[in-house]
Amino acid sequence: MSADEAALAAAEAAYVESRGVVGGEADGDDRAVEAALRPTSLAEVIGQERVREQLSLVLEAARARERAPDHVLLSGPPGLGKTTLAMIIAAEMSTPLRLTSGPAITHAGDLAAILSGMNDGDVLFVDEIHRMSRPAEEMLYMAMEDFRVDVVIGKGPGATAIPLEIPPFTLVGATTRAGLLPGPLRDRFGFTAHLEFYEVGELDQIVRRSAGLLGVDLTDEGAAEIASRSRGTPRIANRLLRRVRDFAQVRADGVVTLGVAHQALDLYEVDESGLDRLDRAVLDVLCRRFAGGPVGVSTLAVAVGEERETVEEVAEPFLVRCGFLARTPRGRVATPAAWQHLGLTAPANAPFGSPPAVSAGEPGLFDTDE
Ligand SMILES: Nc1ncnc2c1ncn2[C@@H]1O[C@H](COP(=O)(O)OP(=O)(O)OP(=O)(O)O)[C@@H](O)[C@H]1O
Repeated sequence: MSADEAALAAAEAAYVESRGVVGGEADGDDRAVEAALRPTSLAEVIGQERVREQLSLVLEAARARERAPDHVLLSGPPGLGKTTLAMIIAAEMSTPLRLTSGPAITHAGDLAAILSGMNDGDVLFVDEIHRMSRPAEEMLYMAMEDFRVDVVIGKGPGATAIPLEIPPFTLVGATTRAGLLPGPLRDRFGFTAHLEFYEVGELDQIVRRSAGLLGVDLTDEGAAEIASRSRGTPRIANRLLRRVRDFAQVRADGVVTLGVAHQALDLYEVDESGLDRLDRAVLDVLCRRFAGGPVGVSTLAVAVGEERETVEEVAEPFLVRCGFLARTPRGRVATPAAWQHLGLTAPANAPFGSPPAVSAGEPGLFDTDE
């Protein structure tokens, strides 16, 4: 194995270890189970119909031309299937998938090592691509467009750039914040898709499929209950299914009925709208401590003891989508539905804000914050 291949293998192993992205026993630990539940072809993917159709066209055309498909950018909140789609793109092109993530590429040299270890037609998946370092990002522009990078040797006036040819490859970038990508990088993706939260009916199908693979006995009502509390997110649907299965095994006769699902999800503090502890904490702080807002997202994050990114990328998109939170030029505002959901009465002067100015999952137009 060459040094470049070793660098690529090490980057990949770190990513796989952190995310549990390959195979695994359907009954092993949670990460292995998640990997085992991933659809492996576009035909198996449930929901995201438009993205599926568009992507299938891109891949079919590339296959017909016997060329690597255009670079693909997938954006959307966590757990909606970006990694799954990247794996499917490689599988549908019958080519290996190389995996890494933005935070792992701290220097341009890291990227050069990864790129030079690739073979013709490989698919390179870069998760959290918005978190890559600026010099690496600039190197990526050239690699994406010209399949070439300049490796700089030395420093200062004596530095020399050595051009390095890279075999044609397809970059699949995933991001929860497409708006944070610099324009020149975004423009180099030939196909971009924003993944939307799933409808309850689609999650219902996902829960049934996963139950079949895991050998979980569940009724129609049990599946529907899990689906309706899954925050529009397949990863959460699968996770709740596993927790409800535990409950059914230990506290019932093993069958996931409506009653079992209900009791288990109450125990795990997932409410009827699918809000979890963090979602409710954000709404609670917004209403009780800040009288419904407007309040900046950083302040909200400090108040709930979380990172700003977690509030902004995980809790907020779903709260906006449910109509509980609105983004306004002056900050985040609780809607009447939020007050009602918490069983509180809004003060007469509560600012309700207008409907969200930007779609859920997209970065705010008004992220200036406090
Ligand atoms: N369309 C789908 N149909 C069935 N299962 C799905 C679908 N999308 C995702 N899943 C399941 O949800 C889980 C999470 O998906 P995945 O890891 O691809 O999400 P992600 O968007 O990459 O998340 P993150 O942003 O956190 O990396 C997978 O285990 C997969 O089984």
